[in-house]
Amino acid sequence: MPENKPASGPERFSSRPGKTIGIGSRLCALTLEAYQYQAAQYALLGTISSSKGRRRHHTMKTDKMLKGASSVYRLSSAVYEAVRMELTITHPDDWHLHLRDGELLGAVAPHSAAHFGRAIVMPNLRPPITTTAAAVSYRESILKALPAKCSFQPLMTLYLTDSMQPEEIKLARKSGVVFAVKLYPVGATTNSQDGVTDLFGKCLPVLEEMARQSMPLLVHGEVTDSNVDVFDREKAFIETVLQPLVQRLPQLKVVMEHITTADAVKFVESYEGPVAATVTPQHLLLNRNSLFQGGLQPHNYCLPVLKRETHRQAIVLAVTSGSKRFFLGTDSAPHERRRKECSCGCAGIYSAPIALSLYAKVFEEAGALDKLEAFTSFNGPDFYGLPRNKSKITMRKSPWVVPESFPFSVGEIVPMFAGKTLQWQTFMN
Ligand SMILES: NC(=O)N[C@@H](CC(=O)O)C(=O)O
Repeated sequence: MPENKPASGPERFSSRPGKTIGIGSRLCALTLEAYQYQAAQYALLGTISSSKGRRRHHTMKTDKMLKGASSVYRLSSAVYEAVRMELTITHPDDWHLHLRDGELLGAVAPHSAAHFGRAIVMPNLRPPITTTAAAVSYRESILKALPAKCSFQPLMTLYLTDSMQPEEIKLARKSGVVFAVKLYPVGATTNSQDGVTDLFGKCLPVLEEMARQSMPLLVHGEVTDSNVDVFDREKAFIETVLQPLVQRLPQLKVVMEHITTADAVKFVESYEGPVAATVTPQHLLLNRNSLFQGGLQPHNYCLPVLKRETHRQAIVLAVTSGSKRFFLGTDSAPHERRRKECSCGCAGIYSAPIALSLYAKVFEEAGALDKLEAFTSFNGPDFYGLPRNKSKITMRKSPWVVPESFPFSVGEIVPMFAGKTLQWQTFMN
């Protein structure tokens, strides 16, 4: 490590345009042009060495470090901003993804594969994936839909039904390709007509086997009783299904998928057993006003439906707090445009190509970019008991415009934030 004295002006530094430096495995890598690079490098190294004696530099938070460096060495705001322009993080995974099948699969799989190392693939096809044999065959179709030399790994799931048998869980575990079972209450969402009607009765032996096999239950957490207001269905589900479930089977690993409320945050944070939650970009960035802004907005419609602002804020606070119980799950759910823009449009937001950019935006706005990597790349595999990815990606702050749509052979898919400008872009290392 060089002497940590900064030079007084840019003219003292040699020019190393575009150089990327990585400091510690968890810290940002920085790309800067010419003197900005060197100025920032000296400033950062200075800050690191000042804490070296206390052996704290590995855990220093990048943003704090930059602020410290900025004040000690009087970095100009331009340099400070430039330093913040690029981060290198462990390759993220998507712990909640809808890849569909047929033509749609071919259109969307490359988008997820371009950004994520692995993904938990939801089983709500028609017919649903209810057996290990079907999951194995679906996995093969997914692999065929990927670009050549792509290392993306689909992690398969089974669709829980009242008639599933515990033997299926043993087969699933043995297969090495099925990683979880998804609970859709019947009628809760897209293709949930074959879902569960009797969780504590007919499904109980399967749940007990899952607890024994350490196979996570992924939960679409909404009651389907039409007497319950659509905005209260998650809260009602926690009270009437989730709490009794975790009391009855405290060993069962449960992931509350795509949480939307402060109630879900509280449940996940306060329960001591193996409970976690995935969080989508839309529930971090949008509230229910987005459904009606300037007219009905079908491309902001998903289930569970967007909630009021106070809930969004509670979720942002939870994920940016550094809690290990929350991790990335896009719930990217493509539907062909005509199935969204019609008199009875489908629920589902397509976010795969922009999700990482959106998560970075959320963490940046919360001043918590140093917590982004755990959310995108550590908490998920740790909860599932899988190794973290070894490869890295780089996220660079450089404005880009989200395409208006992604055409494919039988139509087009409109992504979330179509036509909008986003700040962060992802690059594979
Ligand atoms: N999120 C959605 O609104 N839709 C998902 C199903 C789901 O996860 O609810 C879909 O498959 O379209």
